[in-house]
Amino acid sequence: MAKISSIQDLQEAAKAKLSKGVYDYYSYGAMDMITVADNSNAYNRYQIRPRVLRDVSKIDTGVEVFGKKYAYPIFVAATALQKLADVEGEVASARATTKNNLVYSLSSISTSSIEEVADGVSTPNLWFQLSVFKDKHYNLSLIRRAEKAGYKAILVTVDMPYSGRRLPEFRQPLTVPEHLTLKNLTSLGSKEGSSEYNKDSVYKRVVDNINSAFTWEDLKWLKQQTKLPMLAKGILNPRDAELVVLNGLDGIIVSNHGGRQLDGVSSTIDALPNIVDAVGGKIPVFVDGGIRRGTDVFKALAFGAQAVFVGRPNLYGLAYGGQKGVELMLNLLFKEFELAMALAGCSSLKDINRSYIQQTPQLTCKL
Ligand SMILES: Cc1cc2nc3c(=O)[nH]c(=O)nc-3n(C[C@H](O)[C@H](O)[C@H](O)COP(=O)(O)O)c2cc1C
Ligand SMILES: CCCCC(=O)C(=O)O
Repeated sequence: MAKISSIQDLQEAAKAKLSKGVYDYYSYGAMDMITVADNSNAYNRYQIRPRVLRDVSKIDTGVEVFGKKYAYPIFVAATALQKLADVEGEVASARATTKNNLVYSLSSISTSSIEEVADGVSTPNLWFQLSVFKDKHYNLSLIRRAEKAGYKAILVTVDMPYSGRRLPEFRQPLTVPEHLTLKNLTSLGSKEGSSEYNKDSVYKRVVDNINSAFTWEDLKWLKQQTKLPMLAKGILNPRDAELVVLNGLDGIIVSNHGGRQLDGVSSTIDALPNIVDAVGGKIPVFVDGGIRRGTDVFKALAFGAQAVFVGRPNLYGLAYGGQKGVELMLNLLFKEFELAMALAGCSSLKDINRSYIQQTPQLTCKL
């Protein structure tokens, strides 16, 4: 294959390496995958309006989040089961990400434990993604483990009261190979005195234990149990964004779970501006879903995102080349984003605002 020059190339290279079952698990979304496609396509409905003749000889991509400075506003989203892509799995992804001074989010449903990932990195820029299970003591124990291991924030996933219908999994339930375990969840749902479970049903056990009765009241309670910043991941409606603020949380991730939950919801870049307006600067707003190019990052920031998260690109980089593959993925995005900033006439993130973008106009003039 020719030199990997884009996230698209990386996806193709990963597809060639992974088994069909794993590739489908990573790349698929719910039902007809209208939202998966729209997450990316929607970026093309916005155009950048560059400014010229500005000094762009130096580009500062640094961003501050919860009082800490990061190198780029490009973070890594929580994705499950990373050892299906690489023997080192989450540890390799976390090393690549934190080495570049970015945030790595660890999934609850990971094949490396909270502690292994923390021990495996030298800069602990780690956030922990909490899937909310029925047993609230179990949820609290996961938070306590993350606190103890030095994680810096908790992301509570709020868009998954049930798993969305992904057709490959619906036809053939995902099986996790014998040698892999869900390291954080070994005793989830097990009867007292027994931590044994059937390997074939690892994933089903997660799905069966998700708390579909979780409400705003419960989220408020959870927030009060930790001093770490807590963010709600999976907000699409501005009314919910207001409730996140009202309930005292510290941040929002505008997300549709990469189009894997409800198909036919709004793309995240389309949802972002109204949410930013509803929040009115009280807490930071982040976005994920379909971000594959530096210009996508630029557009998300122009709409008011503090930083973006990428999910599948991490998995594709990991499948292609382990830690080095994730570094390659990040470097592609860094360079594309820097160039987008420079060519748009912005030398630091504070220059980027809505005046730099417009909706692609419907042509009304005579040609
Ligand atoms: C294979 C896969 C597994 C995922 N696992 C989780 C998870 O365990 N918890 C979670 O909150 N989100 C999970 N997500 C959603 C991501 O955090 C993120 O919202 C999404 O991938 C962003 O879209 P993108 O992949 O287009 O960048 C997963 C996504 C994928 C593709
Ligand atoms: C039960 C699903 C857990 C992982 C996940 O969030 C995803 O695959 O999207």
